[in-house]
Amino acid sequence: MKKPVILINFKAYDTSFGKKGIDIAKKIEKISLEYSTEIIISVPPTEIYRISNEVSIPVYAEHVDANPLGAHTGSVTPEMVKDAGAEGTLINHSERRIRIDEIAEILSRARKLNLDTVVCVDRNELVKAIGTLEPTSILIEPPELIGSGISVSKARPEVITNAVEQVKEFPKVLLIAGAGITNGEDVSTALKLGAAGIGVASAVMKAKEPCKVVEEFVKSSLGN
Ligand SMILES: O=C[C@H](O)COP(=O)(O)O
Repeated sequence: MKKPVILINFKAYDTSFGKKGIDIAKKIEKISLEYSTEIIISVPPTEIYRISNEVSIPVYAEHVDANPLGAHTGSVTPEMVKDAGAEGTLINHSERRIRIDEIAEILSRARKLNLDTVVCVDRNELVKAIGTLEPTSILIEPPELIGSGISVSKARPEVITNAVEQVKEFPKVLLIAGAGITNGEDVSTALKLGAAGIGVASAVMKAKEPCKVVEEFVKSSLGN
């Protein structure tokens, strides 16, 4: 995972899977190559194999289950997403909360598999508890701003600065900020506040021209 982190979470929009999912992934890859910058996409479990075979940018899972391998119908485990082509995974997204013991279990298995990990937290009080588990990164997102079009950078800058301060205790862990990121200014403000990057979904997945949005984010992340 390279700084500045741009993580585009596909979620489960009608553009997130099938032909539309591949189209967006390819557009994002093109921008990544054009600007020589890493852009990570997290995609639905059904799309990991297909999209990771179609693009060269890092593909992450949006969620994994902590169950061991065995009789657990419907489970998607860290081992499965790694085998399907994922380079990392989101864990504990606000839309897919899990218990702290499950987070610890997944992190331990992801480490063995060499899978990057992005543990999501919804408030500053959780940053240290997750930091001690040493994920690759922590993504802080005030839930009320998710999908709102009002960015964490503008509406709750103190959430970012506080998390950045706390994460200093864990020098290997990157702090990413997300929720409501809509334009280049939201990205550059998050970086100025000390975040290592941003996480975004709706501004890209619901855009008429996702390319324009992603390009604006990339330019701002590179200080252009
Ligand atoms: O994972 C991404 C976040 O939940 C942000 O979503 P959003 O950009 O739609 O607010």
